[in-house]
Amino acid sequence: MATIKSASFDDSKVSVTFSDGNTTVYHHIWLRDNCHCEECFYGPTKQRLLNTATLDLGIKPLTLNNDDDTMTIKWSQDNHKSEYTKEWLYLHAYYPRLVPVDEKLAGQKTKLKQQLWTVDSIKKTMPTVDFNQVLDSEDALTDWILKIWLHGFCLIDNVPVNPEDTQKLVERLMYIRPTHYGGFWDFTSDLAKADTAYTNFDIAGHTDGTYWNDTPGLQLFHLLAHDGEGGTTSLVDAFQCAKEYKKLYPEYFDLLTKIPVPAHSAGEEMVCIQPDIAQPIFKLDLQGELVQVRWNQSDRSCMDSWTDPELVPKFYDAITKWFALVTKPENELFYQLKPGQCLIFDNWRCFHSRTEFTGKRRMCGAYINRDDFMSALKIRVLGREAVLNSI
Ligand SMILES: C[N+](C)(C)CCCC[C@H](N)C(=O)O
Ligand SMILES: O=C(O)CCC(=O)C(=O)O
Repeated sequence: MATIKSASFDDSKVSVTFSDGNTTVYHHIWLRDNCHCEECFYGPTKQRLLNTATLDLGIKPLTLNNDDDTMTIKWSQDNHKSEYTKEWLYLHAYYPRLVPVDEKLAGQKTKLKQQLWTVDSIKKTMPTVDFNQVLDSEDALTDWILKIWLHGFCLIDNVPVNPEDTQKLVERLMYIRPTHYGGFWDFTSDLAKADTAYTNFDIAGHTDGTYWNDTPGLQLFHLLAHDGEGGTTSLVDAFQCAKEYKKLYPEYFDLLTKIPVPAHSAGEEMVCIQPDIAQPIFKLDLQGELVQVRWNQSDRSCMDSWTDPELVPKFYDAITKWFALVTKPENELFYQLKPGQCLIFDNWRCFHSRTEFTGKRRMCGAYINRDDFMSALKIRVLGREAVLNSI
């Protein structure tokens, strides 16, 4: 770890040079805002106590000292004293950054790099864990969480064939997200809820909840019983497909990151869920990285709001090409669920489907929030210390 070689200040900024030769600057007001003394920051809850609005915008150091490890500033306002460690200064440097954004978690974020798959690459080694191990061991739980993240899905073997143990399995991972379908669902083709999931129809590959502002992060299924034919599941790594799509049709990829696609859930008499802001099919972060694919043709609403109506035929061409790609045999993995084996998947990344079926079929399962899952993933895989350092 580089140490602090020197530190100085002018009217608006502090400049720090580290022993590795890097120099970076920090605005006075920014440094003061990030003071972690007991008066400004409550350690037990990791929350700011300081009311930033009370700071003098022209605040500057009265004195500034440093040794190899720490920089100490006495401020012009209230003679307040702040200390900054070399680790903290280096990690949070922004002008310029010294640590790339995605390595901010103490360089560990590479451990979380998703492993995209095609049918060929995944079918040999389907990510799988064991129910009893996951319930009994913290390491097995961490392994399960990481597998879900890396591959976008995971199978769980040896699950007792009943809803109670299935619910226990979900809750071992995280509390369940209640929705208008209920909390833990136990469903069949009786239209108990007015959605095609509660029929025996074929349902093409999709992500659930395109009509929520906050799409459920994970979905777990357990096929408890089926005495007929059909009802096969498929999975698609939509991130892998998006990567290929971007290569094949860069303009269409761009288009589908921009065109908002409205959606609804409106089957129930007293329900009409629609997002406040319609979202595009490919949702990017501010660095342009794909964070979510939202895709459900059945739940798409009428698209009658176009900034440029000339985009209409392009949109249809773009989604037709996308559909062709995600249903290619090398991308769509058909898999027969069976009692005793659960499937959990990342609903921001993987599509699931179900073929038409005959007979009586009983499924149970639940949703988990994305934020809660990401929290568990980071804490368990990267460790609390690295995660806290990054905030
Ligand atoms: C999972 N569960 C059976 C409760 C509901 C399924 C809802 C499927 C829906 N058309 C959507 O995309 O959200
Ligand atoms: O019945 C199934 O296998 C899955 C139904 C479905 O696609 C869903 O619930 O989202």
